[in-house]
Amino acid sequence: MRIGHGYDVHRFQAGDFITLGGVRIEHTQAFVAHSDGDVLLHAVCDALLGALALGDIGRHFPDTDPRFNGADSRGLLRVVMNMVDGKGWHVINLDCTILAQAPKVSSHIDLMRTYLAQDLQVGLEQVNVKATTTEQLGYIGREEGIAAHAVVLLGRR
Ligand SMILES: Nc1ccn([C@@H]2O[C@H](COP(=O)(O)O)[C@@H](O)[C@H]2O)c(=O)n1
Ligand SMILES: C[C@@]1(CO)OP(=O)(O)OP(=O)(O)OC[C@H]1O
Repeated sequence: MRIGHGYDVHRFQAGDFITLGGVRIEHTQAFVAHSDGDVLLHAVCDALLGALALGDIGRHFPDTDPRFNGADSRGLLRVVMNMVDGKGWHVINLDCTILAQAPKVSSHIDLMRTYLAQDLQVGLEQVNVKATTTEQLGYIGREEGIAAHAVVLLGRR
């Protein structure tokens, strides 16, 4: 078995929606990013890459490459999953935490899990997504950005 951890942060700018776990969420701000800024999916990509000692998302999808300008992070995740599959591994389970003072995401979590389960080729019961505020502390508490952690366990096919 292999375990991997991923962590990502994206800063806010003026805007009217964010994409989180592949779900469009109306909000009073938007992410600063080269791609769609999906901080949760970036953390998941890094966890998968980390489990197989394949570096990180920036190594595979450089933020200087115009091909990834505005990229759908579900597409990036599927590319990473092809690497996982190609090396003979499968996902046993994924657990994630979104750190966000706002917006509230609980009503979107089921759809995030559905998308993650599809992209990781696993059942819903193998994917958990949870959220916490930081009780108004720090940059997240000041609503300057959002962070996400992901931990994944892989098994041999
Ligand atoms: N952006 C967020 C943050 C939290 N939640 C949900 O609220 C619950 C309470 O959060 P605390 O930070 O006060 O522990 C948390 O368990 C989440 O279910 C959310 O939906 N969106
Ligand atoms: C996803 C990539 C690729 O366009 O860009 P960003 O959306 O800026 O995201 P980040 O997590 O800062 O780094 C990984 C990047 O290479």
